[in-house]
Amino acid sequence: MPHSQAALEAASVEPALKKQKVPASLRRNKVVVRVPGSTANLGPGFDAIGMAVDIWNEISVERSTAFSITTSGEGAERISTEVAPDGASKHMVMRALQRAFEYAGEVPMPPLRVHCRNMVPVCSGFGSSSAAIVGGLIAGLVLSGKELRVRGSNSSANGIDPEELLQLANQIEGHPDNVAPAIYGGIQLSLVFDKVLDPDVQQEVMSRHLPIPSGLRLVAYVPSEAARFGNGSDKTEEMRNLLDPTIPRKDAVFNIQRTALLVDALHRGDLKVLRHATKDRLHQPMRGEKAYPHLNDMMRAALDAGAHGSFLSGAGPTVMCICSGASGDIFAQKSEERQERDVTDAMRKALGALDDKHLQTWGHGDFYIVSPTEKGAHVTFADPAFSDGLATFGSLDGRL
Ligand SMILES: N[C@@H](CCO)C(=O)O
Repeated sequence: MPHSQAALEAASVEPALKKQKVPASLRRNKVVVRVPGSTANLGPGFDAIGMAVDIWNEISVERSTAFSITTSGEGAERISTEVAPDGASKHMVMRALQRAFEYAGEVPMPPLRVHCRNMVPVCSGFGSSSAAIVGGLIAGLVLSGKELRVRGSNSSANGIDPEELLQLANQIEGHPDNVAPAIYGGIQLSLVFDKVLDPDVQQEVMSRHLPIPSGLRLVAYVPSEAARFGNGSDKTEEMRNLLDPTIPRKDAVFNIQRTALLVDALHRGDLKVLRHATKDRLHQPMRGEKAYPHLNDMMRAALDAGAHGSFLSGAGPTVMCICSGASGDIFAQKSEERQERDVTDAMRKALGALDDKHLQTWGHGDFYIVSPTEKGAHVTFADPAFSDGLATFGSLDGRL
């Protein structure tokens, strides 16, 4: 029986969505789920490549007598927690819960008390809406009695495979590059099938794991005013509307070449080519010009200061830089820390040189140093507990 993501991939499972009513006797009362943030595109891999980062949201959901949502941590003061008596809400966790209960056949959705402890910066290009969607889906599926399949087994009628979860999440989010790493952890290369161009394929989206080069660390500049958007999806939509509907062939070729180089560099751990492999012509130039006046100067400053690569994180406004890539040599550590500091200082200097208009729009912001994570979404508590093999999608590929 396959027990790793690689084995699942080799078995080429093609999970069409198989909505199935779960017996009421299997329902649970409470669940707690953790989901990582993520950074998408990595430059040229627009809507295709994303990497999970070691920053986590925790979503706790229990059956109650009335609907309520509370939030603490990132964005708590800005995220609307309005919820109608029937559970209708703009809150991404609630929307995902609604979809999960509907999928599991528990309709209408029962009253729920939801609490979100957020560490992932909101509306910043750190995958906060994907984390909410994946967390809400897992919580709803588990509460309604679904068993999360960790071994790719479809033997139980109530089991749900991570690939199936990926289809559900992608239907809500609309692009898979953040939801895939949020589910699986690691760097994920995702693709969406087209009903017309791929008529023989049942699944809507698939994902493949790419290796994270050893010791890789990220320096991120997160503008402070990002959270003024209502939620991450609104912001992403606005930033997608800035993109040209058609692109010149030479720009498409530019991105094909760099995306292929990026995949190869990740497999080889070849950090030297990342400065080329993180360049993009499909979205960064438009977004930089129309919305993010800080982008080009900060990316350039980071590369000049020794970053291996730099790119706009997802739809922005965060600027992400790839640093270090430790050799595992303890003596190397000092220079790696130095590199992170040099990159941060250079970006801060570039920020300081920007005009007031930028600062009025995006504020000063914070610098984060963050590691990627191979761990994906997982359940930390369920009541009653799972009846078989503990359900953590993050352990799917055996890297925990
Ligand atoms: N790939 C998306 C962001 C990920 O949600 C974009 O750049 O618009």
